[in-house]
Amino acid sequence: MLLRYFESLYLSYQALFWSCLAVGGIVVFYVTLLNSKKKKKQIIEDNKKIRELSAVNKEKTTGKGLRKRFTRSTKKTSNQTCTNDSGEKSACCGNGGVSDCCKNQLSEETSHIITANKSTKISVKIFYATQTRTAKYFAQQLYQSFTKHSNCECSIMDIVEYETEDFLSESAICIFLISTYNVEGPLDWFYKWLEDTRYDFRVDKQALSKMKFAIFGLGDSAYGDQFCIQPRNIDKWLGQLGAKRLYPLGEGDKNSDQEKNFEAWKKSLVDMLFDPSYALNNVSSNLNYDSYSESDSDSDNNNNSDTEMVDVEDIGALAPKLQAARKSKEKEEFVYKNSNGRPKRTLSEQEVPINEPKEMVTPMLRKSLTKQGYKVVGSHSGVKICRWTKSALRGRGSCYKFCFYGIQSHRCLETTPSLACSNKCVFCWRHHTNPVGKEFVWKVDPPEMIFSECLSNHYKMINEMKGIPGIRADRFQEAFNVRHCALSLVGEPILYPHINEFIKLLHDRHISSFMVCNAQHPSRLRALDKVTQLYVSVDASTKESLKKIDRPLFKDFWERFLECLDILSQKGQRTVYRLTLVKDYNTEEIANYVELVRRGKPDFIEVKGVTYCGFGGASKLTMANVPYHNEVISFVKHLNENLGDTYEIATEHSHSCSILIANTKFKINNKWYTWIDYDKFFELLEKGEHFTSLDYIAPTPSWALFGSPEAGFNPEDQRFYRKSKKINNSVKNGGC
Ligand SMILES: Cc1cc2nc3c(=O)[nH]c(=O)nc-3n(C[C@H](O)[C@H](O)[C@H](O)COP(=O)(O)O)c2cc1C
Ligand code: SF4
Repeated sequence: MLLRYFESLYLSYQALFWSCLAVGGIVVFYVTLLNSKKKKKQIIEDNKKIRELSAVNKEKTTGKGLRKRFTRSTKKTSNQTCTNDSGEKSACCGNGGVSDCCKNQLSEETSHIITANKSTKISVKIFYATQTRTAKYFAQQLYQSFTKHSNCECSIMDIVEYETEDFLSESAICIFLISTYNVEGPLDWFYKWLEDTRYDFRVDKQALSKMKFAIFGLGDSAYGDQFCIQPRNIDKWLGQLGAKRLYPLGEGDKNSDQEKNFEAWKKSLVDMLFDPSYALNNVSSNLNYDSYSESDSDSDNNNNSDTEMVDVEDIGALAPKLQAARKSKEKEEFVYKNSNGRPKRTLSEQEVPINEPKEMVTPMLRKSLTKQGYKVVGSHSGVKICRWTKSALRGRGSCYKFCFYGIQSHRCLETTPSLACSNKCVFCWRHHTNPVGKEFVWKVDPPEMIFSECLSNHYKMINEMKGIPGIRADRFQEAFNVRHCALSLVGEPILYPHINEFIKLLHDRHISSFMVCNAQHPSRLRALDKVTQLYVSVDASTKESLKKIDRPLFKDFWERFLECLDILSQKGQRTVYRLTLVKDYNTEEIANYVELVRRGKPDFIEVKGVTYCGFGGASKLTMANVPYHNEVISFVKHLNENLGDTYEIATEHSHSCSILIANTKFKINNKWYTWIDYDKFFELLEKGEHFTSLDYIAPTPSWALFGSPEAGFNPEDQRFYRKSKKINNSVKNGGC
């Protein structure tokens, strides 16, 4: 009985246990089912929201017509791929994110936005490639913007410090700030590696598929079709190697407001990463697509139809389309304006394009030039006090122009009416911060304004020197009566459209004009009126070395150069060749120099060792390229021997490593007349009759002659040696 009782108890417990287990199983099953449905619904809703957001923003950004082109039904087209659970890619199931295959794809696509919002860490690496440090400065600005967001892990590095191979496994967001150089530079290694990788058939075309990237290129539109060529190619090749373009290529033009371009790009990028709703709003208005070629963008591998929907994070792929759309929109508007001269619709005032030329000096450039001690005058001119002005005011010696031609340094105004130049000489002491341009395409300031502003700025700077110990009172007073103007400060003065009027303003006030030009503008040289002394820079004697040294903008630079020399020979005025010697660059090929001298027939040949001015930036020169004075002497002797009897070494200013070879017509009765009678020059000019360089000469003092014990140092002044510097070290501080 008792046994039966326990047996039935055991059976009922067992029944209870199994029924509980069954109920539990059913409950767990239903809960799981419900959850998965909820999850699926959530994903569909996420997807829907994003699509709605895209559609709204697209409407704002692209307008009705464009929206029509970009919006499609939620169904994906069959030529897209989906990723299944095991990570394999297959043709899309076409369920628009509802099926598992699309779900995987969708969560992968939207993960970026969702993580940003959920404050999960975003890893960003900023790479920069720079020579004159602008890209580095921009990289630092970007870094600061990123690190304001606590969910952003950001690092910044020079691209040369990164192993190129590591890009193959790079999964962080990579932002590249890349400056463009048509000469050797820090980008070369990466650029070559990327190009090789892109075109190596053995490399998987998705080799960089882990990477997400965005590029901002720095360049100068003065380089024409080479503008931002390297960033553009990098943008293209990264895309072609499977890297995902997170944001369209931005471009900053040194010739325009580069910093403003960058700020706009940076803001949009940061907003997009941390606030996706901003992305499409900003994309078309802030970016410079003008130069982006859609055909280049085969990287996108995106055969989406016109009706395709684009997700927010697919903005990179959208860029070429937006650009093409914008271009066609612009074209459309152009047609509106021009069809038979009768506009189809009236353009509002804001819509009419303003073709006013821009200002040459951008705010950033102004800042940089001001930092270097230039006073920027108006929108394209500059003035600076030369170190020899200060030295002369203190009675410590004048510049070589005093020794050679009698120019008083403390009464000399160093200025330029065009800060822009058409070269980028390796030795340019302007550190390549000045703008470049083949022609003067900027807003033009009137010559009267430039003249008066330059003069008043010059006097202001002189006045600031009154407290410097050792300033001589007599010279300080004289300094407020400028007698000479050296148009050689920076840039290419001959580019200024009113250069002749400017020179007239100088001459009217009996201020002599020393004009230096870079031999790249023959038509401007031909049209130039008489100046007191006209210089042409002869920086090399062969086409190859001229290209290497001057890095000219013009493709026909050699023909231009030769034409300028020919014009010089016909000018009928006092002329000078200026040779700047750079060791290992232009100190050979004497026979070619002789040929150039025969061609231009200059009155004088100034030979000067390159000045050490802390090269750097875009220059590869070092102190090893600065010749010693004895090396300059041996070059000059060698050149002089080959020039024959027409020329002789006349004067020397060893303090600035400069020597003057003169045509022997200036040696009268065995006495040199390299100095200028300035009063006579103005007298002849005012008479309006023809005169030559021999009509306003003055005798050269004995201390200036080549081989004299003073070696060109005015005995009235007192030589000052810096502590711990020997006399022959003065080469390091050579003047202008
Ligand atoms: C020697 C030299 C060559 C240059 N070549 C180009 C060029 O081919 N294309 C271009 O768009 N910009 C060119 N630039 C302009 C620079 O890319 C531009 O000034 C840029 O802002 C420099 O950036 P960084 O300061 O970071 O070096 C060149 C500049 C120099 C000094
Ligand atoms: S020509 Fe003169 S201003 Fe122009 S790059 Fe050369 S050194 Fe500089």
